[in-house]
Amino acid sequence: MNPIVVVGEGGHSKVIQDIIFAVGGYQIIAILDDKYKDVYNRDGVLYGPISVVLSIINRDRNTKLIIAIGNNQVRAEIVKRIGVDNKKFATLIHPSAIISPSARIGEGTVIMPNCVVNANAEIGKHVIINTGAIVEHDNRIGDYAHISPNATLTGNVAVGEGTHIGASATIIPGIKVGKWSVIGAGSTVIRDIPDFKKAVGCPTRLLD
Ligand SMILES: CC(=O)SCCNC(=O)CCNC(=O)[C@H](O)C(C)(C)COP(=O)(O)OP(=O)(O)OC[C@H]1O[C@@H](n2cnc3c(N)ncnc32)[C@H](O)[C@@H]1OP(=O)(O)O
Repeated sequence: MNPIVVVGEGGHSKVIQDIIFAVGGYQIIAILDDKYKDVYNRDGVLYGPISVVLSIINRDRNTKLIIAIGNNQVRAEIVKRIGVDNKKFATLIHPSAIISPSARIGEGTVIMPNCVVNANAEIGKHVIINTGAIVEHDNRIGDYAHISPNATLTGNVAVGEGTHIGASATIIPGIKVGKWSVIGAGSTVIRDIPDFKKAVGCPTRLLD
């Protein structure tokens, strides 16, 4: 069993822990969250603040790490704060997901149950592909993005770093969504979306 440390203990973390169990081959040795002030051991698992992460992962060079925090900005900040090599991060793919052999998926990324990632898709680091999302052929998904449950990214879509695609949103082929933008739940994107924007509706309109 490979040791793994889970950072974050909110709702998203519960789902990640289920995925770790479903994937198999990992043993959760620590769950770290800044709601804890001190480190304590419960049933063989360490609980404590994120500041102790290096002391735990440095005990065994096989130890992997996953940032189980749904907020893209916070996830990115914590990855930078911890500052370890990306190779230390696990890539977690639920066994029910269907992943093309030609897809490329970065470290720290989680692919949840019933997702499909098709041919030549490239998914960055610390990305969340949430339950039942479809990432079609030739997509490019930037680091720290979140593709919410049931979203459909058709062929040749590009999603920038840190962008959040809301639940059940649809993006038509060839569209580019910029970085650190948000697409509302249930929206349909038919035109490119700039960086740092919110867009909602069918078809989308920009907020602000
Ligand atoms: C497992 C999980 O839970 S994964 C998490 C998945 N989460 C999601 O999918 C959430 C996605 N978030 C949303 O859809 C949010 O509504 C956001 C981020 C797009 C907008 O949030 P806010 O900035 O708070 O916008 P606010 O609620 O003030 O609405 C602003 C306007 O946009 C409209 N609007 C907001 N969201 C949507 C939407 N999804 N579709 C259509 N219109 C919308 C509002 O009706 C309002 O319109 P008005 O100005 O004409 O009255």
